[in-house]
Amino acid sequence: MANLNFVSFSGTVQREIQSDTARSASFDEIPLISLKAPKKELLDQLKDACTRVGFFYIKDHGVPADKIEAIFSMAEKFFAQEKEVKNKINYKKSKILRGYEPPAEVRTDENRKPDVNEAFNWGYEKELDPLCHATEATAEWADNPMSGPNVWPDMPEFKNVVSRYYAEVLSLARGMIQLFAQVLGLPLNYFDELVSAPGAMGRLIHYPPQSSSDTDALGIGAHTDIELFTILAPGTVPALQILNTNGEWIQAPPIPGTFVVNIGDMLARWTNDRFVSTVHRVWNITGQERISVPFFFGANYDVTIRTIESCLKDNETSKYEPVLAGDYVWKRLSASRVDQQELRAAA
Ligand SMILES: O=C(O)CCC(=O)C(=O)O
Ligand SMILES: [Fe+2]
Repeated sequence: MANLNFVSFSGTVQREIQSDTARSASFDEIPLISLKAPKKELLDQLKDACTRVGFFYIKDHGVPADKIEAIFSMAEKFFAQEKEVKNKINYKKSKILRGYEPPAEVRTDENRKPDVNEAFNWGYEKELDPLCHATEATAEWADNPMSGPNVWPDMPEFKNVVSRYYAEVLSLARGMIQLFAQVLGLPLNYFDELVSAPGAMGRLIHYPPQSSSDTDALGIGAHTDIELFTILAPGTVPALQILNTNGEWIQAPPIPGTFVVNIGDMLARWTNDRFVSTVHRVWNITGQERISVPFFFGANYDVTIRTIESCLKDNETSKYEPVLAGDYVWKRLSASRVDQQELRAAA
């Protein structure tokens, strides 16, 4: 037994873990759900996955394979460039963490060195949202610390390829949240207005191979995700691990044709922990380069996340204070950057 410390929305959390190595998972530990399953079956499976595990695979998700392949090959090209070229759009030049993040900028696991991955970060802009164009929906979150423009590398087609993928997962996420509303016994459209111009960030992440004896730093240290939920295109290289309720690390290898979906802290908070936000990490000891593309879906930044009334059973009280989505995301994200350690205590 050993202790693991990580930062969550309740501050630094300590968990007992049985061993630092991961075992393979049995089938029901991380469910695989077809979005084309009959409605009742689908909602039952999602309910089980969201309330018991917090992680599941989805298939029949409707995102075309060519758009997924295109973003992975663009990511490969981006990361293959010289450091100096990538650093032209270093994220520190953006007030809202958009752009290129070199290795060792983020510390997720308190007990280890900063994460070894490098990444490209982008976020929501109306221009990238087909629905927003169609309905001319507006959301004024200009005052919010997380709103602002993206920065793009000077690479042909990069912005187009990334935007096309983003538009697909954005509409998948809006469909998923309607399913989650129904799982929670709410009207299908309960969240729609609250995600009309959502805090929805994408990342391209590159994990260099690491030796299994080098445990000082991981690809991404143990953490929970910040937003409502994450839709992850995990690429082809297995390295993602999930901490189960017994304190065992279990492997979540890629399954062709699927995305990995996991509940994040914002949705756990909104549902008073009926939906669970599960600790996970990435440790790439395969000997191969790994690329993954997570998409983090959150509420509009001007939405107040206050426990959904129907998630409180008789006499149950809310565990969490209301928070403004944008402020909360900003605090959590900036606190994880290694040069902003003083913010950690406040996160
Ligand atoms: O790369 C992965 O498989 C997971 C990435 C992740 O956990 C994150 O970016 O929050
Ligand atoms: Fe994560």
